[in-house]
Amino acid sequence: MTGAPGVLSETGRLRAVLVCEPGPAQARLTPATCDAMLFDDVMWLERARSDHRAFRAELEYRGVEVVELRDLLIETVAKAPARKALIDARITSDTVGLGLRDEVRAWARELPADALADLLMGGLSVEEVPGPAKGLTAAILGADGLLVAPLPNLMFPRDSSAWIGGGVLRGSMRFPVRADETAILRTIHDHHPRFREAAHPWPVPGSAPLEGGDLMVLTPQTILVGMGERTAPQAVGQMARALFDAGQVERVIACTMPKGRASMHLDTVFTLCGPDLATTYGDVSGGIACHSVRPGTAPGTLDVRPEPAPFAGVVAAALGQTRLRIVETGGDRYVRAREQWDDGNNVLAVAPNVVLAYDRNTRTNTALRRAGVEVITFPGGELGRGRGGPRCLSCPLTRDAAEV
Ligand SMILES: NC(=[NH2+])NCCC[C@H](N)C(=O)O
Repeated sequence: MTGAPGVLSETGRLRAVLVCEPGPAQARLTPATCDAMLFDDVMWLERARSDHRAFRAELEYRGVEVVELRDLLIETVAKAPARKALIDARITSDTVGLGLRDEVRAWARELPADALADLLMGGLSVEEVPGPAKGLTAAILGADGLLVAPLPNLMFPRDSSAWIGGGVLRGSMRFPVRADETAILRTIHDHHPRFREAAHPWPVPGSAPLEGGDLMVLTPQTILVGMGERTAPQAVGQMARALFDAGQVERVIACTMPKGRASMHLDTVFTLCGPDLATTYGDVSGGIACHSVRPGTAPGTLDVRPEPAPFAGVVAAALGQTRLRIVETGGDRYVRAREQWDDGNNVLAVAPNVVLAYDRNTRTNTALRRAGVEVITFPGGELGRGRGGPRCLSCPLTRDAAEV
């Protein structure tokens, strides 16, 4: 096992990463429910699972320790206090109904750890509840009605938690369908032996939205955060205060983005591949404006200043580079729009200038290769149906500082 978790950059050597293979949660997606679950289509689950294993194999081949979320959850719910916390959080009067709550909780407490993990991630339908008398909620929802909602976006663990240095930030999810992902991650951090001693949470007190796909650790001292559809400036201010108070970082670069699904997180239009190289979707990243947030002179205050330079220049300087080499989404404007939508600019660096990418983004991958990046591809046809690429499929736990 790799040592204590800690993330010091975006492109230094990746040592350990959290992933989440599609499973029971995605099996519940139907054409009627996928939109509400933030998926653009249903999934061919068997293929998605084997494609995810290809992703995992490439990571392992590169020497990265791959940690599966379901395994962590099984080991976590093996401990009684964690089991109770998660059962009480997900099986409530609001989910299964007042009539069933105590009975389902008692039943869940006795489940084997793997079955409980599948329930917590994959949800619970009326017919899965044992016993005949199920109360009003069950009668109205019908046999296949869902009492506990599945969490299909757990397969994008980038968003629900993010490591900054040796501490972890819990996502405050913009949409309620993703809120319970954070409860699961929080319980794992608090109870699993891998994290219990090592992980300290960065305390961001409020509930303003903040998602990991918007966060990038540029250097141990500077982080970059996008504010578009998902992350709000109110959350960024609170996060900056928490990180400054802890002496963790000196500067937060907060950048504005359009609020749209195609650019839901900063990492959908911009990812770093190496110390001075990024891939971007210029149609959006060209309009990004930055503010720098630093500790103010009076205690507890923030010093906020607009950055006059364009986005790429601000990021380059923060990285200690004279300029950032940019690889734009490849192809003509039609291809570019499609490859950006299919997460062509959402790659995962496993080492400086070595990235994992979806195979389908052929033009962008070729452009990256021409710029000297080693691009390792795996199939994205099924995995991408929830609008997330390799960076979203992963939450780095341990990553070295970048070489400048
Ligand atoms: N870091 C990312 N870009 N994550 C993508 C998350 C996709 C997910 N279906 C959502 O809409 O929330």
